[in-house]
Amino acid sequence: MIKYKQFTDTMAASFYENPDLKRERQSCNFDKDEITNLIDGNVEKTKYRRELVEYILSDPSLKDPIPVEYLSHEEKYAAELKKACLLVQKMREPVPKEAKFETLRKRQENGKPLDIGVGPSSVILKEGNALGLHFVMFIPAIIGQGSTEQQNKWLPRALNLEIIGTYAQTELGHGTFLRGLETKATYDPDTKEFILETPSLSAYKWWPGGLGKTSNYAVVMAQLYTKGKCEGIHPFLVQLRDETTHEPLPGIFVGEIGPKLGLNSNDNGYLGFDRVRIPRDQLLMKHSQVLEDGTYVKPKSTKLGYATMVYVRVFIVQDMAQVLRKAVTIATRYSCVRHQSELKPGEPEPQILDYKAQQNKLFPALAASFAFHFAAEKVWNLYHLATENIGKGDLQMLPDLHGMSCAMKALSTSETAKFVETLRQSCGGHGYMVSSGFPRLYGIATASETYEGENTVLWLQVARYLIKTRMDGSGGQSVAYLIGSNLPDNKAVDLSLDGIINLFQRVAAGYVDLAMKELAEHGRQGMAPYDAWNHSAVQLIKAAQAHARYLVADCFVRSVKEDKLSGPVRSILNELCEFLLIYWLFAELKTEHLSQLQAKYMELLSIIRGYAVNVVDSFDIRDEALGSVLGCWDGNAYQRLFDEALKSPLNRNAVHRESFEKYLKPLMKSKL
Ligand SMILES: CCCCCCCC/C=C\CCC/C=C/C(=O)SCCNC(=O)CCNC(=O)[C@H](O)C(C)(C)COP(=O)(O)OP(=O)(O)OC[C@H]1O[C@@H](n2cnc3c(N)ncnc32)[C@H](O)[C@@H]1OP(=O)(O)O
Ligand SMILES: Cc1cc2nc3c(=O)[nH]c(=O)nc-3n(C[C@H](O)[C@H](O)[C@H](O)COP(=O)(O)OP(=O)(O)OC[C@H]3O[C@@H](n4cnc5c(N)ncnc54)[C@H](O)[C@@H]3O)c2cc1C
Repeated sequence: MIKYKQFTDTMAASFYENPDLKRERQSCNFDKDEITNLIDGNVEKTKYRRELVEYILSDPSLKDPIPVEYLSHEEKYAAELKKACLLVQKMREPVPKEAKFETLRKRQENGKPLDIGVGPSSVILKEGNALGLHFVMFIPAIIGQGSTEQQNKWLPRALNLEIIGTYAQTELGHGTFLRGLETKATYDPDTKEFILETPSLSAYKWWPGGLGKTSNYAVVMAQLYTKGKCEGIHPFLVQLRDETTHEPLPGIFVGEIGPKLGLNSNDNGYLGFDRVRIPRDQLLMKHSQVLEDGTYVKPKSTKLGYATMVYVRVFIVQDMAQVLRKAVTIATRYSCVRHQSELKPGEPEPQILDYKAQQNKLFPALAASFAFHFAAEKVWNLYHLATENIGKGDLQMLPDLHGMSCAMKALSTSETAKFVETLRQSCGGHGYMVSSGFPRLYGIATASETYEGENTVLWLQVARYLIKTRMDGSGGQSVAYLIGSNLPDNKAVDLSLDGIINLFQRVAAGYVDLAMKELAEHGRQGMAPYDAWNHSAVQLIKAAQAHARYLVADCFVRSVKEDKLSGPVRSILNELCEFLLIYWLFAELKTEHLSQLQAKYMELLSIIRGYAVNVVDSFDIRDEALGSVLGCWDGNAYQRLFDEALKSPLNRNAVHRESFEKYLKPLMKSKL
C-alpha cells in the first residue's frame, strides 16, 4: 500500500506538472498571452491585473486558515468580512518598492487608487462578500440618482468607506413588481422631512446584500407621498446605524435573513421602519425633486429611477463570463488528467477529454465564455453612450438599452447556470466535492438568474419590446432586423458565419411572428390584451430567447472579424464562434440543415480538442483564484483532493470519540 503523504506544501509540488497537461502545453501553437490580453483589454491591463493578484496573494493575512465551508454561518460572515476589510486597507497602503509591483507603484504615484473590483476581490472573496453591494449598487445609485450637490456630499464618504451602504428595494411581498412595493416615504412640509414607514409584514425589505450586519446606510426604494398623492417609487438615502457605535438608529429594525443556497458570507438582510424621519435632501434628486413646500417635480421618464438595476444587469453579463472561464478551466484540465474506461479494446484507458460526449459537455461552455465576454463589452459601451446621452437630456436610447441589458443578463445567467451544472457532471463524482469549486460557482450563477430581475420576468420585458417593434417599427438598433423591409428574406442555405447570423434573425423573427399570431388569435376570441399576453407567455419567452441568442451571436461574429487578432488566435475564435452558433441553432432548428450542421459540429469538436487546454490556460486564472483541487495548473488532482479531505475536522482523530461512545456503541450493543 502506498501511504498518503502531504504534498502541496513541499518543494516537490512546485516542480510537478501532470504529463498529460505537459504534452498539451508543449504542442501549443498560438500565443496564449494574446488571448489573456484580449480578455483583460490590453497588454498593460494584463500586467496591472497580474501584479495586483500577486500583491494580494502574497499577503498571508488574506489567506484562509481553513476552508470557509467548515466554518459556522456566523464565522463565515466574520472571516470573509475581515478579508474584505483587510483588502480595502491593503489597496490604500503604499505598495512596497519591489520590481514585481512596479505598475502598481507607478499607478499610486500618479494618484490613481488600486482597484478592489471584481477581478482582484474574487481572488480571495469567493462566497459573496458583505461589501459587494456597496461598490456594485450603493455607490452607482448615488452617482446615477443623486443631484450634483448630493454627489458632492455623499460620494467622497462612500468612496472612502466612511459610510457603507446597500440597495434596499425588494420586500418580503414584492421583488419583481416594483409598483407594488409598500414602504412609504411621506413628505412633511412643516419639518421638511420624509417619514419612512413599513406598513405591513410584507413591506419589510428583504434580501439586500450586506444589509443584515454590515451597512450603516442604504438607498431605500419607497413610494413617495407628497401633498396627499403617491408619486411612485423613488430612491432615498437613509442612515440605518449610528456611525460610531453601529447600533441601529431608533425606529430601524434590521437583521440578517439566514443561510441560503450559496453566497453565505454575505449578510443579506431585512429592514423595517417605524416612522423614521430623514431630511428632504435625502431623496436622491437627480431626476425628480420634492420642493420645500412639497411640490413634486416629475422626472423626464419614470424609468430613470430604474437605472441602477440596468447598470448591475450589464455588470452581471461580465461576471458570468468570468464564472464560465473558471468552471471551464476546472473541467477541461481535469478532463485532460483523468483517464477512465476503454475507448479502443485492449488499449490503455484514454483521457476522458478524448470522448466526443465529454467534448460536447465542455466546448459549448468554452465558446460561450468568449461570447459573453464580447457581449458584455458591447453592452457596456452601449450603457456608457446611453448614460452620456441621458445626461444631455436625450432619452432615445433608453428602450434599446433596457431591451439589450435584460436579454443579455437573462441569457448569460441561464446559460452559465446550465453550463456550470454540466461541467460539474463532466467531472464525475469529484465534481460534487465542495473542493472542486463547482458548488460556489453554481451558487453565483443560480443567484444571478434570480437577482436583478428574475429571468422569466426579464424575458417578458424583452418580448414586449420585440412585439412593439414588430407592430410599430419604433425599436432601436438591436431590433432593427425586425422592422418592416429590414427583415432578411434570404431563404438560401448559407452556413458561413454571416449566413448563420441571418438564420438566427429569421428564427427569432419567426418566433416573434408566431407570438403575434397567438396574441391576435386570443384577441379574436375575445380575450382582453393582458389575458392574451398571459396566455401567449410561452411563445413570447421563446421569441425573447431566440432574439437574445441572435444578439450575443452577432457580437461574437463581429468581434472575431476585428482586425487586431493574429492569424492563429483569429482562427481559434472563429472556430469557437462557429461551434457555439451551431450548438445554439440545434436548440432552435427542427429539421432544416440539421445533418449538414451535425457533421460540421463533430468536425469542430475534434479541432477544439487540439487546443482546449491551452485556451483555458490563457484565461490566466491563478490556482488560488480558481479555488479548485480538480482544476489546478499542475493537474495534480488526486493529491490535492486528498490533501483537502484531510483538512476535514472529522479527520482530526481516528475515532470520533463522543459520537461513538454516546450513540454508535449503545446502538450496536442494544438487542432487539
Ligand atoms: C468588492 C467588490 C466586489 C463586487 C462583487 C459583487 C458581485 C455582486 C453582483 C451582483 C449583485 C446583485 C445583487 C442583487 C441586487 C438586486 O436584486 S436589487 C433588486 C432588483 N430588482 C429587480 O430587478 C426588479 C425587477 N423588476 C423590474 O425591473 C420592473 O418592475 C419591471 C418588471 C421591468 C416592470 O416595471 P413596471 O411595472 O414599472 O413597468 P411597466 O409598467 O410594466 O412598464 C414597462 C415599461 O417600462 C419600460 N421599462 C421597464 N424597466 C425599464 C428600465 N429599466 N429602463 C427603461 N425602460 C424600462 C418597459 O420597457 C415598458 O416600456 P413600454 O411601455 O414602452 O413597453
Ligand atoms: C442572492 C440574492 C441577492 C439579492 N440581493 C438583493 C439586493 O441587494 N437588493 C434587493 O433589493 N434585492 C435583492 N435580491 C432580491 C431579488 O432582486 C428578487 O428576489 C428578484 O428580483 C425576484 O423577485 P421575487 O423574489 O419577488 O420573485 P417573484 O417575482 O415572486 O417570482 C416568483 C415566480 O413568479 C414568477 N413571476 C413573477 N412575476 C411574473 C410575471 N409578471 N409574469 C410571469 N411570471 C412572473 C417568476 O418568474 C418566478 O418564477 C436578491 C435576491 C437574491 C436571491
